[in-house]
Amino acid sequence: MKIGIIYTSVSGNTKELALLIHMLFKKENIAVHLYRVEEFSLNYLDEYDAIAIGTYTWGDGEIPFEMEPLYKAFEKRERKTVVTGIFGTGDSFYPHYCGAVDRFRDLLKVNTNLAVTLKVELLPQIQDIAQCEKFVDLFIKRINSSLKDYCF
Ligand SMILES: Cc1cc2nc3c(=O)[nH]c(=O)nc-3n(C[C@H](O)[C@H](O)[C@H](O)COP(=O)(O)O)c2cc1C
Repeated sequence: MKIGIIYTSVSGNTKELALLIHMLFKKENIAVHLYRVEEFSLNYLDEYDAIAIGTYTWGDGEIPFEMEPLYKAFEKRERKTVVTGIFGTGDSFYPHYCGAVDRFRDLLKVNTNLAVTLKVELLPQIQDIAQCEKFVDLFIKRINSSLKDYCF
């Protein structure tokens, strides 16, 4: 079982969220590879059984340009067996709060086995930890149930 977190971050908010989620997986004794999107080769995407994606939102509710190749890769392939989760940070000052998370969610819901979505306002705070734990818990539960589905 290969699990990855792929994230992007400019000012550090989404990086903190990705690190927190990564740490919570470790706490559950689940090995997860953590990558900034620039470090991740899309050639290896199909090797992963489960992927969590982390993104901030840019422009008017848009996906950051560096996440577009990843978005397009999921647009091209339908992989209903891969478990996914999408998380991100945004600023509710903007009309389309965490719009990039919504856009990934809509795509992953159709083309993958989307388990969970999480939006956090700017830098994660102590009160966000419970939601992050829930993200990890639901993600792991979905992996476990998908393993049962594919074990004949
Ligand atoms: C030019 C610009 C446009 C933004 N547009 C949005 C937006 O449409 N929706 C939103 O929720 N946040 C928006 N944000 C806020 C960022 O997504 C937010 O600050 C995020 O936490 C940054 O993540 P990072 O620290 O990981 O780079 C925008 C920020 C900037 C600078």
